[in-house]
Amino acid sequence: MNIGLLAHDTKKKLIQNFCIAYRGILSKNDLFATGTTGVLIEEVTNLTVHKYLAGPLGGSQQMGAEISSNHMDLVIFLRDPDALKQNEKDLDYILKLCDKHSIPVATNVATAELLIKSLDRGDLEWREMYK
Ligand SMILES: O=C(CO)COP(=O)(O)O
Repeated sequence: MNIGLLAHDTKKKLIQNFCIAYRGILSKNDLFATGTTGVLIEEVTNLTVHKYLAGPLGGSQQMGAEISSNHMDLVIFLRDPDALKQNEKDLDYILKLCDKHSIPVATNVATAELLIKSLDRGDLEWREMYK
């Protein structure tokens, strides 16, 4: 399965810790991340991450394009509800695209844990039928 990963700056440490904790599951899947998030994940895990550009430089749009193409099976976007970023519209668009294409998406770590365990159980195998 293809997993999209991104996080607001204040949640970058959290996504690193999440990836450390779930390294075993994540390593069985293909990982895609916006630039900075991807570099930070690789720094603390031995996971290989396909990295787009940094979010504000177009990486969030690249991620959005992959969601639109039905390439992502699950998206984990750890958001800071108080963060105001220059590319906020692109990031909101990612959530909109996930809803449009019925892609499972987690915006906080509690839901991310549920989804990743669910993925590991095979609950998302229905996604294979839509490719
Ligand atoms: O823009 C983002 C969140 O603010 C995501 O992109 P980066 O992972 O490159 O920071």
